[in-house]
Amino acid sequence: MRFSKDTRQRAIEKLQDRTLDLLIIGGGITGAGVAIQAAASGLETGLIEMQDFAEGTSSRSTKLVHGGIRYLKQFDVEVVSDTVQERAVVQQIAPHIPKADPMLLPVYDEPNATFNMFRLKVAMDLYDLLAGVSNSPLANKTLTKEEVLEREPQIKAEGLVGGGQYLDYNNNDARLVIENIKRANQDGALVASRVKAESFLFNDEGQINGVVAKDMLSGETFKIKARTVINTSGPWSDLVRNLNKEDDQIQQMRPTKGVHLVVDNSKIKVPQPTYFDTGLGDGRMVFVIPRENKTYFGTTDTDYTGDLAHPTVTQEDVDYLLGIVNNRFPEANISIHDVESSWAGLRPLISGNKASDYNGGNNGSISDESFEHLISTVGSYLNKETTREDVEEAIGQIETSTSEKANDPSAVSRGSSLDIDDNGLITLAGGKITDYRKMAEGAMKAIIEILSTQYQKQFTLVNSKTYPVSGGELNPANVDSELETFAQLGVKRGLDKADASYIARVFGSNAPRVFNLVTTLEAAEGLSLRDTLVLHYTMREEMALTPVDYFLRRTNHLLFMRETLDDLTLPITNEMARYFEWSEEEKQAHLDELAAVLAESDLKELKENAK
Ligand SMILES: Cc1cc2nc3c(=O)[nH]c(=O)nc-3n(C[C@H](O)[C@H](O)[C@H](O)COP(=O)(O)OP(=O)(O)OC[C@H]3O[C@@H](n4cnc5c(N)ncnc54)[C@H](O)[C@@H]3O)c2cc1C
Ligand SMILES: O=P(O)(O)OC[C@H](O)CO
Repeated sequence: MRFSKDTRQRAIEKLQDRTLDLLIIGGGITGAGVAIQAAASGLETGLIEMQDFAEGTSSRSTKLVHGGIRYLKQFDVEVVSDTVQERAVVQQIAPHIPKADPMLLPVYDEPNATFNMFRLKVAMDLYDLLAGVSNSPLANKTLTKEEVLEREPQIKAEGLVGGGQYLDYNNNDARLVIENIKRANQDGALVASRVKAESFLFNDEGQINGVVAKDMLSGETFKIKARTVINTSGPWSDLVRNLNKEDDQIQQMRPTKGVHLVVDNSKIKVPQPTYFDTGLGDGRMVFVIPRENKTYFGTTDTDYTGDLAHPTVTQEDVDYLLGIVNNRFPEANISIHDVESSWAGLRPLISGNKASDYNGGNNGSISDESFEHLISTVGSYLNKETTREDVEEAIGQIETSTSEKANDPSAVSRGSSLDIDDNGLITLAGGKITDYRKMAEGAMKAIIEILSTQYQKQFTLVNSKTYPVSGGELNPANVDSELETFAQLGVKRGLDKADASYIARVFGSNAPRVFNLVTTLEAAEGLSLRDTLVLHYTMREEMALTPVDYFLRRTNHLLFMRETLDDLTLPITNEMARYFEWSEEEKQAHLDELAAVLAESDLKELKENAK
């Protein structure tokens, strides 16, 4: 199914000549999850994304589909219940993406440890119970100190008391986004990247009925009319809600930055994803995860007030993570110069624990100033000097102070929120990638209700638990052998086995479409046949428009195969320039953008300062 620069242009034209049932602002996992359900349910749907799909948080995660076992410590049972049950659902609808990859959690006897062995066993049993895997081969188990060291001989033995293993899944976050979006496009959604919602349109009753959008490539602005509009802009959610607001600005979001670093697995080798306390008594835990022949680890969790589109890795982030990992793997001695790639992302947290799916861990004490303010306000009210609203506002401040002061970033809810503003704008924010489908389902029920009551348009919501994403037309119980069959098809088309298997693993049931390109394409100059076919598939059917789109989001090349990348930057850019008919200036601009992204991922500036 074509999903390219041309379809983008046609989508922009069509978005202007009709009134949609639903316009989605934001093409990360949240927007993608709404788009697939809306289009599959028959709504006339549009989605606009101001950058590339998944260029926000949804390509910058820890790349897990997981329940978040550490949230149990904050009694965030509802979030864990949602996410741990959704793991299996996501694996069912996107079988070629999340892979079961049991997590090893070493336990150390140290102050403020998240878990001791007893608490870990309780947490893992609850985790499995919520996921329904208690009586299966995937059920959790505890390990002795010796068993942990046998698996991970490099890990620090001092203070280690044992560990646990429980089911979680690895993930390709950006691919999960694009496969949802491709399926929505296949089902008729009008989708365009690099289109930004700049302001809202309103009807006579002051209700939002569309947006003024800007094509970020041409600079042109145009109107999109829609009966309902949903804001799925993640960390940008407040900015979008406030687009036309002069005052009473909404401040719901509390973005926190999380950083990951990647080293070659010759530096640290773990047999499976590993998750442990930082050892700093700061309530944080850090993942160390094998991917390709690399090991990546993270994350930090710090309040962020910078440019939402451009969170960067700082020396402080590097020092924090290297200190933790070098402490846990004493022989590793990793320095910044060992870091091959990195990424920084922003959690779209909901401040004040206002997330709807549970009341996040909040054990804060009331601040003195809030307490004094409340008492004096009540006193004035009793003397008829102030109103009830003043008292309610003082109480509201108490909740904020309790939740904000007490909750450091890692204690803030990872739950989601669904809000409908007075002007009719729907906002779906927060949550995790793992529960994107469930989040979208909740929003879609509200949207279908609005279309029914306000527009007398009836829709039946698709069963998204069984509706596969693009590339997901596979038997979830038999994925490996089905992918093997696809790989054989690639070999018949002239690819070597390794390349054919790579294409099958990445593109799932779309692999035959990639292989079929061999009938019209041969290896481009400086590229293998595999890279040529993959590149053309991403340009023709995944709306890859730039080399960064290709290297960072359609493939993970930049992050996990960095050492082979430098030889490919020019051939890939040349082939894109030929296909898109770029001028020399356009080509140079794309090369410059790629060089800047690489320098940032390589931590070039920090390394130079560290010499
Ligand atoms: C460090 C880190 C690790 C994480 N690890 C995991 C994990 O392993 N597993 C997990 O389940 N979750 C994880 N999460 C959480 C998860 O990544 C996020 O909850 C999720 O990606 C948020 O997706 P989103 O679509 O809401 O936001 P985003 O992915 O940020 O998408 C919002 C999109 O809206 C676009 N946009 C903004 N304004 C406009 C506008 N005006 N017009 C058009 N488009 C606009 C942006 O460009 C952006 O692409 C992690 C988060 C972080 C930061
Ligand atoms: O939000 P945290 O602190 O659990 O960090 C995100 C994890 O790295 C993966 O979900």
